[in-house]
Amino acid sequence: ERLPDTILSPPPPRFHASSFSVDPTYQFPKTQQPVSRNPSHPPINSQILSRKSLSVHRTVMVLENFNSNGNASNLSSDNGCLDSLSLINSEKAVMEVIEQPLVQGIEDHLVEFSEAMRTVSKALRRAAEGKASAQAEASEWKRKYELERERNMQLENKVLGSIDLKINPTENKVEKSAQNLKRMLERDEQSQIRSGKNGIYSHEVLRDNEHNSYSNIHSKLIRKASFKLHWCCTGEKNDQHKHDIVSFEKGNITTAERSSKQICLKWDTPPQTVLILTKPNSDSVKFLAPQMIRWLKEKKLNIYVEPRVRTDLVTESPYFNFVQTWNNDDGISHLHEKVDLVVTLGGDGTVLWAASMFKGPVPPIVPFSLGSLGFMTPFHSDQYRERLKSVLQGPISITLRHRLQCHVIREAAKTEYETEEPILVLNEVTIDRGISSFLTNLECYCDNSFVTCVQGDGLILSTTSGSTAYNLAAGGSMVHPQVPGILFTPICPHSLSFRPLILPEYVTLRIQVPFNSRGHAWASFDGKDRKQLAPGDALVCSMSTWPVPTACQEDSTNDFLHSIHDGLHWNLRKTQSFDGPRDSVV
Ligand SMILES: NC(=O)c1ccc[n+]([C@@H]2O[C@H](COP(=O)([O-])OP(=O)(O)OC[C@H]3O[C@@H](n4cnc5c(N)ncnc54)[C@H](O)[C@@H]3O)[C@@H](O)[C@H]2O)c1
Ligand SMILES: Nc1ncnc2c1ncn2[C@@H]1O[C@H](COP(=O)(O)OP(=O)(O)OP(=O)(O)O)[C@@H](O)[C@H]1O
Repeated sequence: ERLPDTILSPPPPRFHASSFSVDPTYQFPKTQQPVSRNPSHPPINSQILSRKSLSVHRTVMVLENFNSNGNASNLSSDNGCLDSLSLINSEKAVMEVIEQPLVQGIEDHLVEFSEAMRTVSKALRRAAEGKASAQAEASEWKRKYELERERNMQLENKVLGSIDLKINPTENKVEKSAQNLKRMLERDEQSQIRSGKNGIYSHEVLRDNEHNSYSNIHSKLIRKASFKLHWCCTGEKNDQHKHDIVSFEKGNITTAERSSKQICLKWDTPPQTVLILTKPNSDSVKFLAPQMIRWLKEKKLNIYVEPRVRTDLVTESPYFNFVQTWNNDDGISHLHEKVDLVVTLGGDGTVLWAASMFKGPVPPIVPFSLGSLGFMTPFHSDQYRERLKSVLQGPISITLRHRLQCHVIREAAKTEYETEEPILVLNEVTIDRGISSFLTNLECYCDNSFVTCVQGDGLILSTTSGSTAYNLAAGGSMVHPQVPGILFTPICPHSLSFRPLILPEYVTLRIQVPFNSRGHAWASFDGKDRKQLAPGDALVCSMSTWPVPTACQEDSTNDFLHSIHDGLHWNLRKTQSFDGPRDSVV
């Protein structure tokens, strides 16, 4: 809106702040009425400035006339009455002008310049504040890393302690270590009772859960089958690879050393208890499960199934009353103490389901294929009798599938490990944009080093077992499941050069949603349990000490190669015919 010329080029001011008074009844002539404010046009800076200068100039004119004529009547307007509000505003504006000597009577662009300077100084101040807060944040994360490392070291020391116990040569030392272990277990048990949690701890002699109504009949002392794992070293002359890597005497499987060598399981005492886990709503599974249970019962084995499956079985026939189950989560958390072997009937999803039931040590899993793909399910269900017989007899080749341990760390949490339980994944943890339409922005750190910023649909942190799952679809490499490592694979990165990485198994990764992220991110674990990550939240991920041992049909390598050939038709191409041009023989 254009201002009248008189206002745009006012005469220079000729007054002193102390030498005027104003008539509150004065009103501007119509031609000098304030520019009307249109509510549909919100004021912008220049409008504000114009209005401010208009008010100043108007005051200047009023005062000038007032000074030269000595009264206000000469100034009186066409309409003859004064607008007191305008005058009060004008007076305010004059005071502002006086308080800001820099803009007094100066052109509009100087006013704008001073505004710009103010903006610059504000931006500088904000940058300095941002730097200080980033430094504070970095030191906070360092503290969190140290916590995580300390925790991992404590776990490892515990494992090494129990292995020491096995290999200690002198009897005295064995006795001493046994006492230490006993004390450790008692301490563990007491602390679990105190904290009201049912954690994972090992027992040599196990008792059936007395609170379980179905197992009350069987509540007698039973010894869990003991076995040893060895390196398979066909053709090796020297014994350096032959040492036991883990003993089952203490009840748990833990990896003291991780290796890509083939591992072999040999039973010391025959397995007695089998847990059968089945894919829901599958007719083929419903048909096979009762047959398998009857066969295992004939072999005098105890059988556990999920509560839903037991109900179905007993409804079908009261014969299945001997089948045991559990009533609550507490029952699930004690399963590893009773079960010698887990049989899965389904696809890869059922193996993932079985692994997710064990938050600590996992008994060996025998996966039967009743799905469509079956990367981790090498056993054919139609040969279940022969396969189970050879597994129950042993020895069998197994693949120790490493898992990732994931912690969600909330920005708001003070002591993060107390707030959210760690989640173990066999395939992968995915951090993606979920339902948000914004580009995911994720800051990635490996131990203390910044790795990169993922801008795209998300990121997959995968195990080598999971390398043939979502990781493969996102362009990551396929890796033999016995290779220890963490795969770092972006999902649809908006960059031309973001190649996937494979990191060593000992690193701790932290994926952080930055404070300036436009949207939230979502973490999902083996394709389940989605958790929202707000700006400031992070996911910390490292290799777990509790692997998932799965029985092989042949051995790790052959099973893996069969899977990629049969399941994915990897590198299938018609063979080039001999009929055509060829290198000439010299
Ligand atoms: N774009 C994708 O390829 C994609 C998307 C989402 C999830 N997934 C995968 O699905 C998994 C969950 O499996 P589910 O069966 O519960 O869900 P689901 O029933 O949706 O099956 C997903 C498919 O992935 C296959 N699969 C699972 N684990 C595998 C592995 N280790 N190697 C090769 N193939 C594997 C399954 O056989 C199945 O065909 C997730 O862990 C994730 O890896 C893949
Ligand atoms: N015992 C179970 N209880 C509840 N859900 C289960 C159980 N077993 C499997 N599931 C779920 O059922 C879904 C399908 O299972 P699974 O992948 O084994 O079968 P599938 O899809 O027929 O096999 P494939 O993936 O090889 O085609 C998965 O999401 C899995 O998590």
